[in-house]
Amino acid sequence: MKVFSAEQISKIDTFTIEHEPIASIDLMERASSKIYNWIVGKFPSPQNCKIFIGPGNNGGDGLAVARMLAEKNYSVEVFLLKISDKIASDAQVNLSRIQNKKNLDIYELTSIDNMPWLFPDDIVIDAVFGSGLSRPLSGLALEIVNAINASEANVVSIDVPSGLMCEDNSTNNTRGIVQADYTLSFQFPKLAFLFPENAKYVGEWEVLPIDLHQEIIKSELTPYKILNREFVKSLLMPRKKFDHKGTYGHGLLISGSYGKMGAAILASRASLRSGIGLLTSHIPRLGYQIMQTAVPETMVSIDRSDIIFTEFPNLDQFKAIAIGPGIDKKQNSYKAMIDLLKEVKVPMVLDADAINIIGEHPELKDDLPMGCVFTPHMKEFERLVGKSKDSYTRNCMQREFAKEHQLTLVLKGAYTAICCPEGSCYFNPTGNPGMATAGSGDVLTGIILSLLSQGYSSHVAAIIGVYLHGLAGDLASVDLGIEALTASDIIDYLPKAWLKLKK
Ligand SMILES: NC(=O)C1=CN([C@@H]2O[C@H](COP(=O)(O)OP(=O)(O)OC[C@H]3O[C@@H](n4cnc5c(N)ncnc54)[C@H](O)[C@@H]3O)[C@@H](O)[C@H]2O)[C@@H](O)CC1
Ligand SMILES: Nc1ncnc2c1ncn2[C@@H]1O[C@H](COP(=O)(O)OP(=O)(O)O)[C@@H](O)[C@H]1O
Ligand SMILES: [K+]
Repeated sequence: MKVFSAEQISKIDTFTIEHEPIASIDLMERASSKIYNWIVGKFPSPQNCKIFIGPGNNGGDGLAVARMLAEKNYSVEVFLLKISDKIASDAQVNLSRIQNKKNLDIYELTSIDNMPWLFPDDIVIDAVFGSGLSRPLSGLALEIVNAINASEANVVSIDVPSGLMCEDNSTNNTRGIVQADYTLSFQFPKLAFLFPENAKYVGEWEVLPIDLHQEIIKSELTPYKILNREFVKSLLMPRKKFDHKGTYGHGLLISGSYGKMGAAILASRASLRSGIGLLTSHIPRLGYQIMQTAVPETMVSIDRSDIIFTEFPNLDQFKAIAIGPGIDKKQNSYKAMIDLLKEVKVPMVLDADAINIIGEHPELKDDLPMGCVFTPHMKEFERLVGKSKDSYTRNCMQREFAKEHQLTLVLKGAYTAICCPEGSCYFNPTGNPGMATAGSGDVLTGIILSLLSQGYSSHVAAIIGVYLHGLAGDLASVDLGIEALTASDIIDYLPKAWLKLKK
């Protein structure tokens, strides 16, 4: 699913109005009926609805929803915010349509002193501002938003929580944004919904399709997309009857150190559960027996060091390499990394301490082989790329870094973002907070190594790997819940995740 900017959404709306064609007031009616249907589905017995209306088309939607709810015997109070002399023309039409309606009262809000009391079982519908917001809230709008946020009512925001910019909130006034319980976004999610600091404004969000014109949705370009199963499935390469293990590549996994052999085991097992032909796990000497016992399917390459990574085997035979899980970042490991980066000529995954080593020695960024995939979590990202004060800025830095160094940069978390060398950015919808547990990142490294070894290109391996990893976590959480979920469970559910992905 594409994610468009507010400006593009307005362009898509205009195109739809001209080319469907449909009158803008009828498009507003179509959109509003989607909101209405959602509300009566969620709150089926008629309740008190307090609807706050701004001067633009978002307010127009709120007025149309008010009419529909009143006709369904909900008790509706409409509050018109007097913050502008102008009111959008379709909003004006909808205002005239609710005059003298049964179950519906209209009030003008000229000062916070007229603010109604909001009760916990009220449904507050926030139709103050939508995608047309052009500056942070101030004055009466700000005061009303603060009063809504101070209440315990159920808050439903139409399209966008009022006060939230659709993309960049780096200079917004964070105290002037509605904290919705539910946000009902027309046709597309907004980029801002995918960033962690906005979760408290957006609440649970849903996309309501309003049949905007497919022609422009297809042709309009955007760097931002949200992954879905159909798209990820379309990237899969079929397996053929006479394929053999050589077909699916030989990968090298450099991982583990004294006290962190678990990382090596998890990444190895995940790799083998993701279709790799052959796997060699390079580990410090003391891990030999552990690895041979825990993962009989892998071949083992032993470092001269008992406890850390200091060397690597001949690289000629490997189709892809992963380095990082549990390796630590001692001086000798750093030296071995320098040599490795010089010698590698195949795609490579860099995770955990491999990223931290590069973060501490930025000159290594200039020595990276083609086709690297970096998989940092937030802290590792900061060490590699730098700090940022908000997620939008961080996402811009991530896209820029991927382009500048021609690599795939995966920033892990809820809605993991995958930035590709040519500038695109994919957000992953699978995964759950149960995966916030030790070792789940090691599992992802193993999966991506496996896909690279099978011949998937770097960004495709990252996309499939991230989606599959989250899907396995989701399937595991259905059976096991989220608290008890471990990284090993994610591996155990990879078979079911593969089946579900390919269904
Ligand atoms: N265009 C379409 O096809 C559809 C759009 N719809 C609605 O239209 C909305 C966008 O409508 P608009 O573009 O009219 O935008 P808004 O309704 O978000 O409001 C924009 C108005 O508020 C003013 N404004 C912006 N920021 C302000 C601030 N901080 N303080 C005071 N005034 C401010 C603007 O000058 C403008 O008059 C969407 O969010 C959606 O709810 C729906 O009707 C569905 C269909
Ligand atoms: N709340 C969440 N929602 C979705 N995925 C999550 C969530 N928390 C963690 N994850 C996923 O779990 C993995 C955690 O990786 P990481 O932080 O590197 O763990 P570790 O270092 O313990 O292996 C990432 O793939 C991340 O996307
Ligand atoms: K709104």
